[in-house]
Amino acid sequence: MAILELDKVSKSFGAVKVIGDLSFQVPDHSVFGFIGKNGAGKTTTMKMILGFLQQDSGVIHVCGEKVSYGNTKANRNIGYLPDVPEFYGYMNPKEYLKLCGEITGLKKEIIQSRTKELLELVGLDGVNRRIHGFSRGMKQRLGIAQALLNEPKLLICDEPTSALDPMGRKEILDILSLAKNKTTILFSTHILSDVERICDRIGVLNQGKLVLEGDVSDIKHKYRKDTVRVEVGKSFQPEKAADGLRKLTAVTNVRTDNRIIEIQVHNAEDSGADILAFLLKEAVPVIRYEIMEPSLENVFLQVVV
Ligand SMILES: Nc1ncnc2c1ncn2[C@@H]1O[C@H](COP(=O)(O)OP(=O)(O)OP(=O)(O)O)[C@@H](O)[C@H]1O
Repeated sequence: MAILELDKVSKSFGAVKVIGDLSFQVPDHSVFGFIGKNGAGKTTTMKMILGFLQQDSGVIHVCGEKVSYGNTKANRNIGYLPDVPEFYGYMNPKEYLKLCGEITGLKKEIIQSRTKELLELVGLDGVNRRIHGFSRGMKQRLGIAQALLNEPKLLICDEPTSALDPMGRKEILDILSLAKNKTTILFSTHILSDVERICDRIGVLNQGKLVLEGDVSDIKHKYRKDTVRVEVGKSFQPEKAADGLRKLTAVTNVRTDNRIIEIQVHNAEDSGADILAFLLKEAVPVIRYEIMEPSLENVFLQVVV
């Protein structure tokens, strides 16, 4: 079942069309990476899903319920982490989650048990300091705990890792991976390595249009350009082997750089024997031979111009 469905959603600000006929679905218990450059329209889309902004046309459903602007009914199924979460800085994490729980009408015992569980999940249990002294990473982690307090079916995170250092990013990604067991996650970002680490599916937004959508491994497979990378010994000039390699029928392109020969082929596995036979015949001193993994970075560059 799809937890989130957008059907031909469009939005303009004045004369500028920011989102055009956007349709996609996010299946239950998946982590959906919503990818796009700055200004692609990710935040605008998320605000429409939350009913904070009105689309000009199209329909949005969350857990089968139609989202309507200004009516936050569908929001009871959503936890939202904005790009810069705001807190009452004079409170500590426990006090803050208690306040959030009370505002949303949770029972005292539920607030206590969920606060304990969520502060453990985000690594803030036992932290009794006031929030105003927290690092960005700690604030993002508390933001995730707050967003999960009502056990939402859909967790929406707007660029949760963008402003963090590598350690802070890893912590957030680890928490989201764990949260995946309990909820469905829509996660916007322009950091493709983060997407590769935790997302099952992606949607690539470019100038308000979805230019690519699907399962991460299917997409990588479909867009893969088979490349064999050969590292040669110091004594050898890679260019010496390049011309001969270019003549092999399986090879479509050869690039050399310092001690590296990059060989593009139709199928890296099928061409392996021919390439290795050639390298052996020419007595090329091979230090390393590897088939390059296709990366989302390459896919992104192919679909976004
Ligand atoms: N309230 C608004 N009025 C006019 N233009 C807006 C408004 N909100 C967003 N825009 C424009 O819509 C486009 C998409 O913005 P949006 O914030 O959705 O992009 P984004 O993909 O989230 O980018 P970023 O990663 O920079 O946040 C941008 O050109 C932005 O300037």
